[in-house]
Amino acid sequence: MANPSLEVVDVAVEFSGLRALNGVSLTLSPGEIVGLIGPNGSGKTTMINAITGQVPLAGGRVMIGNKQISGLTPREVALQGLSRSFQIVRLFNNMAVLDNVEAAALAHGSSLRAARAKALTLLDGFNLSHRADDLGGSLSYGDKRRVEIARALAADPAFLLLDEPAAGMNEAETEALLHILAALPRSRGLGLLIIDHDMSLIMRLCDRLHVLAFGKTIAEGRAEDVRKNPAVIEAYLGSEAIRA
Ligand SMILES: Nc1ncnc2c1ncn2[C@@H]1O[C@H](COP(=O)(O)OP(=O)(O)OP(=O)(O)O)[C@@H](O)[C@H]1O
Repeated sequence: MANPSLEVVDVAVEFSGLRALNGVSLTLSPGEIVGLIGPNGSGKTTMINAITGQVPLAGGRVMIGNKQISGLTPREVALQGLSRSFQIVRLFNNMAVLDNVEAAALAHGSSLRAARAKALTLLDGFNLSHRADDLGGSLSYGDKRRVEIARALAADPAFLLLDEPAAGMNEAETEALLHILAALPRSRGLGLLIIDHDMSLIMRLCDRLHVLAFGKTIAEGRAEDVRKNPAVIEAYLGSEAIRA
């Protein structure tokens, strides 16, 4: 049987009366990359927070196949196979890079030996083996971001949700990240949902796009079609951003 999809169904989130998300539905299947885009404040991060249980839902539900995950704690959601990264990098600065990744694997039930092996493989995949013994805090911003993704992958997730992974990266770092991310769905069979303001990265990486504005879906579909959608162009005020 095929692995189940992540289904976000008619989700609403409110902050003191403000509807940050209003009836948004989205499907993420194993093996695909979906870009979640939209202007500042349109609800993208709230969407990831809603999926991972960081904010409560005011309506709707989140499912993996037939299993409801909305209402679970973030830890319980993670155990159902969802990993995420944050807009602001979360690393243990006083811990070695290898230990940072190993700790994430241990937290998800790997044995000591398996966690070490997994961490070494992940660092290799991110071209970070040479930094394994350095402290997390000593890394460049781009490297910290890559370690954060390696930590998220240490849980062997079925779905990976990345919040602006390329933010603050230079062009070469973004290019390297693009190649690593593009390979993940096939090599690991996972579904990848990615938020980023770098439209060149998004357009080259994603199979499908989901566009939010003011907490609502304004377009979804193939990247090529979405970028020509008048509502999307208007939401971005015809800026260069969507044409990149
Ligand atoms: N914890 C919170 N408390 C109150 N309001 C919030 C909270 N989190 C988000 N919001 C509001 O919800 C709306 C959506 O915010 P969100 O961060 O999801 O947007 P975004 O599309 O990710 O924006 P950006 O691209 O700038 O990161 C905004 O109006 C924001 O101010």
